[in-house]
Amino acid sequence: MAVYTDVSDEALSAFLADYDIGGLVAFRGIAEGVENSNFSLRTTTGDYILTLYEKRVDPLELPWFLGLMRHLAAAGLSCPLPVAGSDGEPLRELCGRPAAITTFLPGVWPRRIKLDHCRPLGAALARLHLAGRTYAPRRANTLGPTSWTRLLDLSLARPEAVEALSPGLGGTLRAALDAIVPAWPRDLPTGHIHADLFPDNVFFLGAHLSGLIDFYFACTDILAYDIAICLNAWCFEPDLSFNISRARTLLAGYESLRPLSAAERSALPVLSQGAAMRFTLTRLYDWINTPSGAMVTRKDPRDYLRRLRFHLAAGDERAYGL
Ligand SMILES: Nc1ncnc2c1ncn2[C@@H]1O[C@H](COP(=O)(O)OP(=O)(O)O)[C@@H](O)[C@H]1O
Ligand SMILES: N[C@@H](CCOP(=O)(O)O)C(=O)O
Repeated sequence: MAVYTDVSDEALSAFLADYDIGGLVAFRGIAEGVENSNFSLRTTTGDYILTLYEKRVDPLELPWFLGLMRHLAAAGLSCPLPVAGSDGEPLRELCGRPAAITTFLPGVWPRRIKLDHCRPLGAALARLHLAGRTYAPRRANTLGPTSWTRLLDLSLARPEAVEALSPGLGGTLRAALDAIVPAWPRDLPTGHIHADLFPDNVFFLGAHLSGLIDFYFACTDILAYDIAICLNAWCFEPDLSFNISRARTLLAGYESLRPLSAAERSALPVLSQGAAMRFTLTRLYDWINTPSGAMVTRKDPRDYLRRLRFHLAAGDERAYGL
């Protein structure tokens, strides 16, 4: 569950007075999510999401994220649109946290991934990359390859906790990092990427993809790295075997709008290794450092370690159905 900050009715009513979105009708915390506190909000003018920014988000970067969402929504991508207060400012403060209201997107995220989800997913990712081209401000990826060694070191400051989770895990990750980081591609096309397009951030209404949410890891990085993140998040079965049909379909959806270069295709194994590494490391850090009793469900780093092993063994792009 991710509600880190309690918001009283009084505080919320005072907060809403700075908006022109009507009076409060209903308000409740949303159990899902990891990073921020989210609340669903109904006013006399409609449904909204209230987010209080908590963990990894640097408040100074919030205008970049909110600006990107506004830009993408204006370009026709279905994503939350930040709602400005009466002074024109979407970023405000509530209960001592930076806070923003965005529009509510209809739909549900797929609890069971089907092949039918993968083509619209790939197409939506390409649409995001294309629409992002005209958003000029850039944001470096703070969770990119240059951060991984430090992230691993932070977890290994408690070697017994890492070892208890999975014997030999520290050494395995260190060896994989030593292989992945020097091989990281340098000349692939870059742009704004979502960087966390997991199933819980993609909404569907039936087979129709109704929207993308949670842009708070978005950054300017290798476009194909975003595909690699999706290959990790969408193309493994619950038993962690790789579903190549999903990968092929996802890639076909993407390439229907933005064909990949030969260099991007051949970089898919290392980019997928890096994506698996990134999520193993953040999950490992959270696993070790989330206090027991915290109102958040920790995610198991070992799921991404298994994915990492698959990608390390992938010879070339044919492993992904290309
Ligand atoms: N714009 C939105 N429209 C509808 N539901 C949303 C929206 N934004 C967030 N949610 C709901 O809140 C949940 C958590 O949001 P998310 O952005 O993933 O949180 P976090 O950043 O904490 O991981 C989502 O799974 C969804 O149920
Ligand atoms: N997708 C990440 C965790 C980030 O959580 P989100 O709710 O913001 O997507 C993971 O699965 O490790």
